[in-house]
Amino acid sequence: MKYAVIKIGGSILNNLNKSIIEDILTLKKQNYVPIIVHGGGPFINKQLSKIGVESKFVDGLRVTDEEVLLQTSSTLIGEVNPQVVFQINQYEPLAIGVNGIDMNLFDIEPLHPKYGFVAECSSVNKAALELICSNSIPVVAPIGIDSISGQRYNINADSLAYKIASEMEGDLFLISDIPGVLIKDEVQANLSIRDINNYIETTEIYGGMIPKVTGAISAIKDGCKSVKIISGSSEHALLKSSISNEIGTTITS
Ligand SMILES: Nc1ncnc2c1ncn2[C@@H]1O[C@H](COP(=O)(O)OP(=O)(O)O)[C@@H](O)[C@H]1O
Ligand SMILES: CC(=O)N[C@@H](CCC(=O)OP(=O)(O)O)C(=O)O
Repeated sequence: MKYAVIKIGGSILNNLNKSIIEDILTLKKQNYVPIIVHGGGPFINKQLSKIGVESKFVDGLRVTDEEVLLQTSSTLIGEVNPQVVFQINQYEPLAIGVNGIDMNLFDIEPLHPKYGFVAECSSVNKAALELICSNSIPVVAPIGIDSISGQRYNINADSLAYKIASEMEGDLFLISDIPGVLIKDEVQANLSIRDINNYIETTEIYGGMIPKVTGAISAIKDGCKSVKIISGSSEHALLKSSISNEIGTTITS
């Protein structure tokens, strides 16, 4: 049995091909243990603009003051998470929505105060996650809590997925709105650490792709078995990429 951590980016949530949901359930039947992590950046941006708050990012992370935290937390836990759970449960009622607060699922480490209430996952409560996975599919929202102060924190969903995949020694699938990492309009089937550093320097990898590829490097160093970046709009991209390197981009050491 092997864990498959599947991160669904906010960029693709509204256009997610239904076959990806079927793939999650097929993987579960094929000896994979799926763990879903979702993002929701565009949903949070929309909610903030509705109340007249500008979205600010530093190093790809949302600057999160008290008001932004409240909106982020309620959008991710109250709106996006049930939407993902619902989509899976329409096929088979196995999905359960959770976040870092549930069963103390993961610990956090706050980042620099310049980001506000933004943290990284510092460790995963493996026993709790294994228990949930034994009879359901966890759908994890990227909100954590400081177990001593009770303060909530906003976490980048890619970084949370990396940490969970590393600690569970699983395969990581990042589902986004692009067919893979594109260089001069061509999907790169394989990328090494050296390639990544080179393409970031030449700015052929930029913006939201930077934390994905740099996170992949640390995840592989920390125990994650493989990282694949695939499209959420292609038919059965998840299942296909689990058996072949011909779909999307595979990041290797
Ligand atoms: N070389 C690249 N190949 C593909 N996408 C890239 C590349 N460099 C930057 N990007 C950007 O990264 C985006 C995906 O990151 P992001 O918007 O954070 O997605 P998600 O919400 O799925 O996590 C793409 O839509 C694209 O604009
Ligand atoms: C700290 C931080 O930036 N948190 C992210 C959490 C959601 C996320 O990561 O969503 P995507 O995967 O769709 O980008 C945010 O507030 O947008």
